[in-house]
Amino acid sequence: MGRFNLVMLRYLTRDDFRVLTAVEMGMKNHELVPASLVAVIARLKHGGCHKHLQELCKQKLLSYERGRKYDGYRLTNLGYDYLALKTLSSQDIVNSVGNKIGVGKESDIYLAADEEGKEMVLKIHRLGRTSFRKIKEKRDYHLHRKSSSWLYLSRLAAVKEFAFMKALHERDFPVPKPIAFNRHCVIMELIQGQTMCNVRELNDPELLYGKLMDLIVSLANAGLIHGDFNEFNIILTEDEEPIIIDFPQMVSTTHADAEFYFDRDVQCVREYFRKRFAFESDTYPKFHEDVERQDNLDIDTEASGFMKNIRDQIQGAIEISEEGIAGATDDSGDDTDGDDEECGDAPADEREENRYLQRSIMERFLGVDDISTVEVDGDRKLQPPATDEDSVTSPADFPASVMPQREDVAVNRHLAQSIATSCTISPEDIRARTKKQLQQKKNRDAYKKSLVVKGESSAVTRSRRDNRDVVKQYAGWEEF
Ligand SMILES: Nc1ncnc2c1ncn2[C@@H]1O[C@H](COP(=O)(O)OP(=O)(O)OP(=O)(O)O)[C@@H](O)[C@H]1O
Repeated sequence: MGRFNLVMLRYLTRDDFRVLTAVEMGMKNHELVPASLVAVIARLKHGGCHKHLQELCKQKLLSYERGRKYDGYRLTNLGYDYLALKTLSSQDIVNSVGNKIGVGKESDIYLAADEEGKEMVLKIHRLGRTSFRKIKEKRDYHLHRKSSSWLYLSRLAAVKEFAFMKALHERDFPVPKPIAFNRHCVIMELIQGQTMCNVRELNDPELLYGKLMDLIVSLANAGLIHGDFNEFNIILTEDEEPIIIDFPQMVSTTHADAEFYFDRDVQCVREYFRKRFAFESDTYPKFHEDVERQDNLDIDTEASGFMKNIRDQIQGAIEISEEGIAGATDDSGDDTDGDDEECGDAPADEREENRYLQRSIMERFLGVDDISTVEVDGDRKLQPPATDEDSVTSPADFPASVMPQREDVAVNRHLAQSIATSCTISPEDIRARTKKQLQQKKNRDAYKKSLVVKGESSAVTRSRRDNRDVVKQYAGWEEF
C-alpha cells in the first residue's frame, strides 16, 4: 500500500463505519464474521447492512472469504487502518496523511499532519505480516479464543511502544515525543535527521560513542535494556544528537538474560563504530560493574521479563516504609506464590498474544512448526501454548541460545554453503525434491487464492454448482 486515499474517508457514511466496526468486533471471536452477525452487532437504524458490506468490500476495506465451515467477512489491513485513522481524525489529532517515509519489518511509517499542518509520524504496526499467512493455514494459534491475531498483535505492539515512549520521554530520555495511539497506530514527533546507518562521517565519533554508551547505561539504571540498540534504531539530528526509536522489544534488567542483551547492545555500537568510523575504544560499560538501579521503568511499563517477585519486593519495601515493621512481616508471607513468575497478573488476552508472538517468532526465525519439539539448553523445552496457561512469555523471554544472533546468521549461512558443497544426495534426487516442493507451493498458492471470493453471490453459485454435481451424481438412482 503506497498512499492512503483519505478522500475515501469523507465519502464513507456513518453507517459504513458502523458496519466496519461491527466486523472488527465480530472478529474478536470469529475469524470470518457472517453477515447475519454483522447485522446484529451493527444494528443499523434503517437496515441495509448487506449493501454497506458490499460497498466496503468494493473499497477493499473488507474481504469476503471462504471459511472451512461458513463464508464471512474479514477486516483487511486497509479496513483496520481506516478505523484507526477515523478515530484519530475525529479526535483532531491527525488531519492528513502523506508519503511513506520508512518501512520496518513489522511496520509502515508515514508522514502525517495535524490541522495546523504540523508534521508528525504515523507508525502503523503490522505484526504477523511476514508470517501470518503460514500461521493462518494452520489456524491453531487461535487457541480457545478463535480470534484473528494479527489485529490484536499489532494493537499490542502499538500499545507497548506508546507506553515505553511515554515513560522514557517523561524521564527526558532522547526519544520522539509520543502524541497518541489508536488500535495499531502510534502518532509521534517527527525527528529531523538521518538514521545512523546512513551517516558516513561524524564530526566527533568519540563524543557520540560516549553519548551512546551513557544512554545504554542510563536506560539500564532506569531498569530497561533496549535489546535492539543498533544503527537502524538511532536517528542522528543535525547536531549529532542521538534519538532512539523502536522500543517494543525492550526488556527489564531483571530479565534472566539481561546481561546478554545489555552486552549485545554495547557490542553492536562498538562493532559499528569500528567498521564504519574506524573508531575503537577499550572503554565500554559492563552490566555488573556499571549498572546501578535508580528507577523502576521496567515495572512501570511492565517490560518483558521483569520478575513479579521483584515488583513484590519493591511494593513490600514501600509498604514497610509506610506501615512500619508489622506491614513488612505480612508482605514476606504474601510473596510465596510469585517467585520467578513473570508478569503473572497480565490480562488473559495479553498472555495469549504474548504466546502467539513467541510462536510466530519461533516459526519465522527457526522455521519450527511444532514448538513443543524444540529443545533448549539440553532439557528445557518450550511447551505448546495451550497447555502452558500460567507462564507468560514474549520474544525477549527466549534464552540467548534460541534468539537468532547476527553471528548465528553468518554461521548458518556458512553451514548452508558447506552442506551444499559436501552434499551426498544425487542430483536427480534433489531435482525431484525441488519439483515436489514447487508443486506443493503451487498448490498452497492456489488454495490461498481460492480463499478469496468475490462476493456473496459467488457463494450462492458455488452451492448451486455443488448441488448440481450431487444431483448429477445420483441421477437415476431410483432405477436401481
Ligand atoms: N519519529 C520518527 N521520525 C523520523 N523517522 C522515523 C521515526 N520513526 C521511524 N522513522 C523511520 O522509519 C524507519 C522504521 O522505523 P522503526 O525502526 O520504528 O520501524 P520497525 O518496524 O520497528 O523497524 P525494524 O523492526 O525493522 O527495526 C526508521 O528507520 C526511520 O527511518
